[in-house]
Amino acid sequence: MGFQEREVISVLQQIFATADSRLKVGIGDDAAVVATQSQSIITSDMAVEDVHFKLEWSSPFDIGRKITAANVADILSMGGKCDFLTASVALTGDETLQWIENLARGMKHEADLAGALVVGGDIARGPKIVISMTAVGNSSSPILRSGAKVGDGLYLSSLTGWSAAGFELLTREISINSATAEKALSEFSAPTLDYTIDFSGATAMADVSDSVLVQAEQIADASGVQISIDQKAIVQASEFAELSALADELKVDILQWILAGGEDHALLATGVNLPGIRIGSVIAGSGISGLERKMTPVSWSHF
Ligand SMILES: Nc1ncnc2c1ncn2[C@@H]1O[C@H](COP(=O)(O)OP(=O)(O)O)[C@@H](O)[C@H]1O
Ligand SMILES: Cc1ncc(C[n+]2csc(CCOP(=O)(O)OP(=O)(O)O)c2C)c(N)n1
Ligand SMILES: [Mg+2]
Repeated sequence: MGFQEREVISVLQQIFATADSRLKVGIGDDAAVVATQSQSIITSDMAVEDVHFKLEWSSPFDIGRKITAANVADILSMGGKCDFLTASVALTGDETLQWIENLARGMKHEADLAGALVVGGDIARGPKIVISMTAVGNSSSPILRSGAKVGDGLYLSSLTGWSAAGFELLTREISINSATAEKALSEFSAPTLDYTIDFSGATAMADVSDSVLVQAEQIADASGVQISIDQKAIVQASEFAELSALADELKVDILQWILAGGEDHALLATGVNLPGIRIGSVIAGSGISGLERKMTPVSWSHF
C-alpha cells in the first residue's frame, strides 16, 4: 500500500480548499456545513471499475471528471445549478497517492466548470474502485420529465454518439490517428457538458446517460405523449458529417451511436423554439415513433 488514509485526506483537503462563502465547514470534520437555497435538488451516481471505466482506458483525471459530470448533468437536467458535491471512494490499496490526487483533480476540474464545491466524502477499501458522488443543487422551478406537451419540439443540447464511438474504438481495440477519433475517445473518457445552453424554457428535460431513445421514452411515458424522432433533422446537425465519417470507417450504423449510445450526458429537452439541435416532435399518443429502421437501444440496466 503506497499511502495512508490521513495522507489522502490531507491531499484532498488541499485540492478542494476554497474560500467560497457557500461553504461554512469543509473537509476535516464529521460533516460539511453549507449554505443551501430554499429548495434543493439532490442526486447520486456511481462509477464502478470495469462497469463504468477501465484503468487501462482512462486516466484518473478523466475518471474524476466523468463521475462528476454524470452527477452534475442530473442537476442540469432538472434545470438546476450544482452547488455542492461529496465523493465516496472505495480504493483497492494498489493505487498510488498520485493516482488518487489526479482523480480528485479531475473532480475539482469539472466541479469548477459547474461552479460547484466538493465539500466531503468517504474512503474505504474495496475489491475494485467504486466512486459514488452526491450532488446538491438548486432551482426555484425544476424541469421534470413529465412536462412535455403536444406541439413541442424535441431538442438535444449537442450531438450525441461521441461517447459510444469512443467506447467502440476501445472495445474493438481500433487505433485511428485522427482528430475525430481523439474527440470520440476523449468524450468517452470524460464528456463535455453543455453548460452554456439555455434550456430554461424547456417543458421537460433529461440528460442522456443511457441513450436518446431510452431518455425520450422516459419523457414520453412520464408526460403521457408520443415522441416522434426526425432522422432527417439529425443528419443536418453540424457535427453529423464528422461523426459519420468515423462510423463509416468502423462500418457501424451512426444512428446506433447517436440514438442508442449512452454517456454523452447531453441534455434532451422538449419545448418551443429551444436552442440546440431539433431532432423530433411531441405528438399525441405514447412511446417513440419516426424511426426508419429498428434500433436496438443498448440497455444499461445493470441486472
Ligand atoms: N439505490 C437507490 N435508492 C434510492 N433511489 C434510487 C436508487 N437508485 C436509483 N434511485 C432513483 O431512481 C431514479 C432513476 O435512477 P437512474 O436510472 O440512476 O437515473 P439517472 O439516469 O438520472 O441517474 C432516480 O430518481 C434515482 O434517485
Ligand atoms: C468498462 C465500461 N464498459 C461499458 C461502459 C458503457 N456504459 C457503462 S454504464 C453506461 C450507461 C450509464 O450508466 P448508469 O449507471 O446506468 O448511469 P445513470 O443512468 O445512473 O446515470 C454505459 C453506456 C463503460 N463506460 N465502461
Ligand atoms: Mg443514476
